[in-house]
Amino acid sequence: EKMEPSIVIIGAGLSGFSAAARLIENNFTNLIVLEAEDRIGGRVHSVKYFEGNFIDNGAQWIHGEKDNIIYQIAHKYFDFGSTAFDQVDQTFLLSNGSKPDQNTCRKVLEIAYKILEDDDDEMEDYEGSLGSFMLKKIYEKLNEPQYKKINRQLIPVILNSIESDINGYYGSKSWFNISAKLDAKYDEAKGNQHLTWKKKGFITVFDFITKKAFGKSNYLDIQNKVQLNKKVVNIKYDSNEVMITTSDGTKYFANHVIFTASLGVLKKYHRSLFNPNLPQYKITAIEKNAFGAVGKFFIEFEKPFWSLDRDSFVAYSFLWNEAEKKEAIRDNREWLFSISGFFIVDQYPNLLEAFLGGEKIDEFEKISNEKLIDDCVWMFEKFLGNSIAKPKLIQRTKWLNNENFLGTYSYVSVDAYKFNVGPKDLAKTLKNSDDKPIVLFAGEATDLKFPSYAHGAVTSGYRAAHEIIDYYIEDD
Ligand SMILES: Cc1cc2nc3c(=O)[nH]c(=O)nc-3n(C[C@H](O)[C@H](O)[C@H](O)COP(=O)(O)OP(=O)(O)OC[C@H]3O[C@@H](n4cnc5c(N)ncnc54)[C@H](O)[C@@H]3O)c2cc1C
Repeated sequence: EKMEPSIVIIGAGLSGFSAAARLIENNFTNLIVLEAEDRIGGRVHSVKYFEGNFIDNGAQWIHGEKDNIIYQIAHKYFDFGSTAFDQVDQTFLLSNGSKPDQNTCRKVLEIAYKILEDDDDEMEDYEGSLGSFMLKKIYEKLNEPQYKKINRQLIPVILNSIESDINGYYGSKSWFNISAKLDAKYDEAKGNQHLTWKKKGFITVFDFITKKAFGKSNYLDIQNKVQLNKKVVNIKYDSNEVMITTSDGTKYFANHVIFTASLGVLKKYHRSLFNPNLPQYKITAIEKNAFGAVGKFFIEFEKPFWSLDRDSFVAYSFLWNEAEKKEAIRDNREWLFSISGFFIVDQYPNLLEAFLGGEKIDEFEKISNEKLIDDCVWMFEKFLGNSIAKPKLIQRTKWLNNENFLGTYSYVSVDAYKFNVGPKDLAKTLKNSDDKPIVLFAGEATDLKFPSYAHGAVTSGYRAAHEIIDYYIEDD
C-alpha cells in the first residue's frame, strides 16, 4: 500500500496539472484531479475568436525567458509571438480631445519606469507603499534642473495613468496597497516580458506540461484523471487520511491532497473547506496576503483607426481631466477610470484589448455588454475628438465574481509585509507527526520565486509533487 498512495489534486489549472504530471512521471498514478469548472485550465482560459483562433481571458503573455519554466520547456518547439513594447511608446490622449505633448508624457513615464527598474536597493529599505515610494522619487527627479521645463499641469494626470498601469499589472485597488519593500525582493524572469502563443492561445502550455507537444510516445494522460464539475466543499483530514466531499455529495478518500484553488477561494472559504480548521499561521497568511483583480475586454473594429505600423502605435493611454471625470461620474460611467489602456493584440489587427486595474473591477464585471460598448464609444469619442464606428464586443472577463477564482492573482501587499507573511506560509504543508505530508498547497500564490505568474503556478505544482515523491523515496 505504501508504494501506491492515493492522491487527490483539487483544481485542474496549471499548478494542478503540473503536480499531476510530475507524480505520474514518477509512477504515482493513483490520483484524481477534481475541478469545479466544466473545463480544465483555470486562470488559463483561451476562448475561440474564430475557427482555430483563440484569445486569452486569463494568462496571455509569457513574462520572461531566463528562469521562466514555461519558456524553458517550450521555446525550442514553439515559435512565440511578441507584443513587447516600451511603456513610453504609448499614444497619450487627453479626455478633452486634445493631444497632450507626447514628449512630456514620455519623459514622466520614463522617469517612473526607470525608478521601478533601477531603484531596487532603495526600495528594499523603504517601509511604505509602492505608491508613496514612486511619488516621492518621481517628484524628487522632476525637481532636478534638467526637468524644470516639463509642463507641470500635465503631471498629476500622467501620474494617475501610471498608477492605473501599475494597478493593472498587480491587480491592486491602489498602489498604496503594494509593499515597496516586498516588491523589490522579487525579480522578474529576465528577457522578453510579452511573448505570446500567437493565435493558439495560452492553453497550448498544457500540451507542454503533459508532453503531448513532443509526440505520443511519452505523453502523460492527465486528462483521463480529471473529473470536471466537481466542486470540493469539504476537506476532512487527520494524521493518516483525507476525506474530500464535493457539492454533489461524492466522497473521495486519499492519503494526500494537493489544494490548488486560488488565494481568493481560500480567503472566502477556508473555514468551511477545512476540517479541522487550518492552523493559525496559515489563516493569518491567507487573510493578510493580497489577492487582486484585473479585467480585460477585447473589441473588434471593422476598420482600425490607429496605425498598424508597430513603430508608430502600440497602445492608447487615456489621461482624464477633471471636467470629463465629473461628466463620467454624473453619467454613471466611473468604471471607465479603471481602464489602464487599449493595446494591440498579436495576430489580430482589428482588435484592441483593454486592460483594467484598480477599484472598479466589480462594477466593470456587472455592467451589461451594451453599456460596456456604449461607454467605450463615449470615451473614445471624447479622447479622440471625433466620432467612431461602434465596435463589436468579442470577449470580456469576470474573474472577480466567479466563485472558483474570486480575483485574478496575488500581489505583495503592505499588509503582508506588516504581518510578515508570504508565499512560504501559504505553501507550507500540513504533516503528521511522522512527517508525512497530508495536506499540501500549490498554486500561483504559493510560489517562492514567481508568485502571481503562470510560470510560478507550474513550479509550485512541481514542488508539491516532489514533497510527496521525496517522502516515499526517503522512506525506502
Ligand atoms: C486575467 C488574467 C491575466 C493573467 N495574465 C497572465 C500573464 O499574462 N502571464 C502570466 O504568467 N500569468 C498571468 N496570469 C496569472 C496566471 O494565469 C495564474 O498565475 C495561473 O494560471 C494560476 O494557476 P493555478 O493553478 O495556481 O490556479 P488556477 O488556474 O486558478 O487553478 C485552480 C483551479 O481550481 C479550481 N477550483 C477552485 N475552487 C475549487 C473547488 N472548490 N473545487 C474544485 N476545484 C476548484 C478552479 O476552477 C481552477 O481551475 C493571469 C491571470 C488572469 C486571471
